Amino acid sequence: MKPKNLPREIYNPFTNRNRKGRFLLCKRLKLRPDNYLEEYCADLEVINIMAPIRPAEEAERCPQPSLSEEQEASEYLVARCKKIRTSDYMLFSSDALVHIASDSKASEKYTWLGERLRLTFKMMRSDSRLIRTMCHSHGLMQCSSKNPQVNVIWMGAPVKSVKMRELMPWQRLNQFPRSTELTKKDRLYENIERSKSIFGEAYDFIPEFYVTPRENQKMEIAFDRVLKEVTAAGGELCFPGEFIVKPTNSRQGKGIFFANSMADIPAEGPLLVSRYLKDPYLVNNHKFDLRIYVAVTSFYPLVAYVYSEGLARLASRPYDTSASSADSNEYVHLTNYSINKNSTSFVRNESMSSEDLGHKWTLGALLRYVENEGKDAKLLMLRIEDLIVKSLLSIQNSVATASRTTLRFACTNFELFGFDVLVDQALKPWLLEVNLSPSLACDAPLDSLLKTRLIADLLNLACVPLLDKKIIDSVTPALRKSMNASQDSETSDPDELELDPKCAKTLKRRPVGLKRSVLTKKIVSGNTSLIPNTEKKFDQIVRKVELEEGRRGDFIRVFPRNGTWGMYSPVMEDLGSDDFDERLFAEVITKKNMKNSSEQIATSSSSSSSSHSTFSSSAFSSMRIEEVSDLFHDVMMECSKYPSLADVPIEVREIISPWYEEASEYTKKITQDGETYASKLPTIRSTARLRTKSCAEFYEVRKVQMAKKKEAEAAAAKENEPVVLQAVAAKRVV
Ligand SMILES: Nc1ncnc2c1ncn2[C@@H]1O[C@H](COP(=O)(O)OP(=O)(O)OP(=O)(O)O)[C@@H](O)[C@H]1O
Repeated sequence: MKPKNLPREIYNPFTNRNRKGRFLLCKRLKLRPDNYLEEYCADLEVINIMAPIRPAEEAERCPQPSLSEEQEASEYLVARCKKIRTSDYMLFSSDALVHIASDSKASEKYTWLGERLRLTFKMMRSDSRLIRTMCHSHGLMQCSSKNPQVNVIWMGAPVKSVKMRELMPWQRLNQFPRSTELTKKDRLYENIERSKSIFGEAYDFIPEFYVTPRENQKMEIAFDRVLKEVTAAGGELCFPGEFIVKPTNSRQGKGIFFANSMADIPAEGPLLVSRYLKDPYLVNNHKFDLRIYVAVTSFYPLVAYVYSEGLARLASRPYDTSASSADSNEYVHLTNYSINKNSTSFVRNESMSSEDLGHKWTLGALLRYVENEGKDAKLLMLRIEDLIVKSLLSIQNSVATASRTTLRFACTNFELFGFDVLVDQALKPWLLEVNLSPSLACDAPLDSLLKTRLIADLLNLACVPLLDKKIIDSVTPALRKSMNASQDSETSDPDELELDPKCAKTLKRRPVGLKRSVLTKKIVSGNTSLIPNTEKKFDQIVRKVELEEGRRGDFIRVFPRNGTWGMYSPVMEDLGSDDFDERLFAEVITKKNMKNSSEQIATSSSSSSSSHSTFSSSAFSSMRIEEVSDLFHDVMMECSKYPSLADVPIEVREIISPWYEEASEYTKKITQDGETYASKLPTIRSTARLRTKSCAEFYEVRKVQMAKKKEAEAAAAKENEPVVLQAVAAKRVV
């Protein structure tokens, strides 16, 4: 948690005028103790010996800051250079983007480390400019999509599990196996519905739904029921429809329409037909939805973060459910930016001093609006966090099962999800969908500011190891051999695994900082399996979660945190005897609490009650933990009954009060009055656009293809021109 009374970190990624942020920036990118990687990979000796990065004399050669206006950021980097030996993971900062367009010496401060270690990245089925700019700004070289040996892999579409099996422990991939269970509309709804059938109303946060064509019968009954209900109440069917219909695999509002009867549903599917939420909370009489960014660094045990900055997307025309409305339905009832930007009423937010201008606001601006209306915006955010945690829990079993067979190493995967949430009149949040690769387009100043910080923080959470390519190359054969052996036979004898002689030779040269004891042990014995077993993986995850605490930037960890095990364990599926979630809670939360409060040690008598932790004695004595958990889920779902924190029963309030306090992060401003920000991402100067030969060739070919395509389009437009003109002229004559 950020220290109280300190301003939110405000700095401008495009001017490098770091206003109040220097102290916070250093804090935010806190470095770890010397032996971190050793601890982290204590069991994976092959990584252990790769920990040292950089000879001390090189730190002295590292570019020194000039005493210019950029001094503040430079000081931070000098500190970073000095400490670099103590940091084992790449530190990303949105500040780096300031220099990448100019030939400024200053950019070296950010790029030298990536270049020196020859770190690489590749992008597959994605060409996000933001990711490319961020990686190039930190000296990472872009490789062609075929290169298997890269440090960071950014995928824009689902990855095959066979590819995931090849991941090396130092690689980072922005996806978990089977996360499509969350990001395909029908699967998401079905997973949550399944959890609801097991755990009841705690999972009541998606609208009633049907998937065509397999649920056509049920849907017909639902249409009849709704018609009867409406006519019995003396009303009329809602305009534009009681149900909203979406293709299960489309996005950006494509193919959406409304339905009131079976006759409106086409035979071809699959389609997701869900109940239209006709009473949305309105902002200045406009419907809106929220885009919440969620990062997951582990699914089992679950480790989830919500970004404290997000977006509110407003419909461009006022909300109206009367059939007489002359306005186009899509601009009234759909809030997608991709649709509304085409409306003549759409107002772009080009200003940076204002977060609530036009039809795209920041999450903070929206929450401040809600607060001004006398509503409890922070409780709304706790409910949104709750639905996020439950959505992730609903697919935990699937992802954990797939991960067991797919992921050889812990900590290689992370994922960013975009949760779309609609808020109704009672301030109840409803989950509409979860996006696999949320848009990282930066076409307005707010987008650029928010998303550059988001991606820097996300990559910091991912913990990209700082390992020299030479060392990686030298140990890869041994590791591959070990991986293949374990693939051939799950029970392969680890004693048979030997380091590649070439690798051993490299190791004998002893990379700087390598502990002789480690080296000797490895070379002499050579009898440890290089693939960690489940228990070792768990230990690595525990250490990574501790590491993430110092690198999470503006992400708020929503699971695990104080009280979550007690509240959520009754609505979590049993995933076997590992009990990773409970054990992680005990390691990361209970132990910390015990350390912080010796009083708590005295009061927690049994180990089970201690794992439920943070209960105050008053709440714990009056109610059983299961009862408090039931009450908690009631509070999360029943928004009219508990509209503000003051209405929440004391037993639950005691647990959620720290979360509520932390939720003030969501309501803060991200911009600074009087400050101006770049509206677009910088163009990377050619010398900084590091690419491998094959990647450069690919981009050359693409450039030519794009130019040809443009030419063809222009030619086609020219050809059509007279026809259109003729048509217009003919119309006029008529
Ligand atoms: N059940 C619902 N009730 C009310 N409005 C809804 C409902 N479902 C969707 N909408 C509206 O329709 C819009 C598009 O829905 P949704 O986000 O599910 O589709 P999409 O095409 O996947 O959009 P994208 O992927 O671009 O976010 C939402 O932003 C929301 O305004």
